[in-house]
Amino acid sequence: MNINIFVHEMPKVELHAHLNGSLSVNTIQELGAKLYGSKSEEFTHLSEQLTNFDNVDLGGCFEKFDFMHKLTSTRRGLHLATILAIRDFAKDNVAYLELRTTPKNTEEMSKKDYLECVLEGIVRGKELHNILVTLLISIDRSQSVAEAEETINIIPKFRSRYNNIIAGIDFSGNPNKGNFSDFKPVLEKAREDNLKLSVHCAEIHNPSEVDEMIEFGMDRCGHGTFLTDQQLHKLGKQKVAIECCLTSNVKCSTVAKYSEHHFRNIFTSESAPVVLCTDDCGIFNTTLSNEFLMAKKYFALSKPDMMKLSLTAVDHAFVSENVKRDLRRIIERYFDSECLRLPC
Ligand SMILES: CNc1ncnc2c1ncn2[C@@H]1O[C@H](COP(=O)(O)O)[C@@H](O)[C@H]1O
Ligand SMILES: [Zn+2]
Repeated sequence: MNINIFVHEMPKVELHAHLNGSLSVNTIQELGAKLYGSKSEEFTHLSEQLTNFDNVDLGGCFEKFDFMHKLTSTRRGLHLATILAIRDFAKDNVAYLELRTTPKNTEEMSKKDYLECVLEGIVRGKELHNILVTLLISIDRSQSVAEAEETINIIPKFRSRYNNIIAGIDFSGNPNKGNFSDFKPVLEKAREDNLKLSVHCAEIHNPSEVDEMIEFGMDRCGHGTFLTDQQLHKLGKQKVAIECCLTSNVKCSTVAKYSEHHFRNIFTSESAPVVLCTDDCGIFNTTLSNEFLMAKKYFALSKPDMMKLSLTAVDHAFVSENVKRDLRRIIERYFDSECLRLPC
């Protein structure tokens, strides 16, 4: 079987996907057509700008979310975007998706309305596309601590009704803005509420902040690009999985090229658990299948390696042991002995 088809059909687990970064250009245009009527020239031009990464650095990447945030500033736009993003992951044979998004006050919605709209979109997206989906609620480090507190304080209202969907907290946002230490009290409160925590950590070079994040503790590490060997060793001992986003890092220029990505060192040295993720598959014009194909191309992944990566993602998913057991079964059935014998 052609490796592209094999990887596309492979049941996958996505642990790091931001909602407003995860709509492909085609899906954005589909959403735009639904929201604004037939595809206007101006809208089509704007959506094509999203994936234009000529000389874009990390800061430039964050400007691209502004366009998406306008699209999802209404209940209808946000609800549709949530369902369409879930559909796109299901079309890529993602069996389990941990979606993350930053509740926002917009003209039409409070943070509470935003969160409820996304949760309802996830319920509908799961039904329509036969995929398991949970939600990490994002704290944006470029906003105020008061904003973060407001977000954490609305979560309890939804825990019972959406208990099997709300899985944890994501600490993200432009790493050149805000200070992790300011957010520790609010993240501590979330931890006391038994919410798991994925931290965008070492996305840029900031060793003292990374030490503080490791000291504070996290359940998973997003990116881990500038982890020192010592910091990586510490996370490995704590069994914290590193969420590697190959294309995201290369397109944001935090990693010069695929072949130099830190994924290779972590995967081959087994210094810490590692998983492949997309981050913002719409903005970076990729899919989780493509991330596996890039890893195969640049790091000579075998089929057993791909199976190992998928099972590691299951191990570090923020779900119950029962769900993990079912996901492992789906993956192991796909990688049956016959297929493992065939070369990639
Ligand atoms: C590229 N690397 C990254 N590093 C850090 N934070 C990122 C990110 N990519 C996305 N986000 C975070 O996710 C938000 C968009 O999705 P939501 O509006 O929450 O659905 C961005 O505003 C940013 O806060
Ligand atoms: Zn991210």
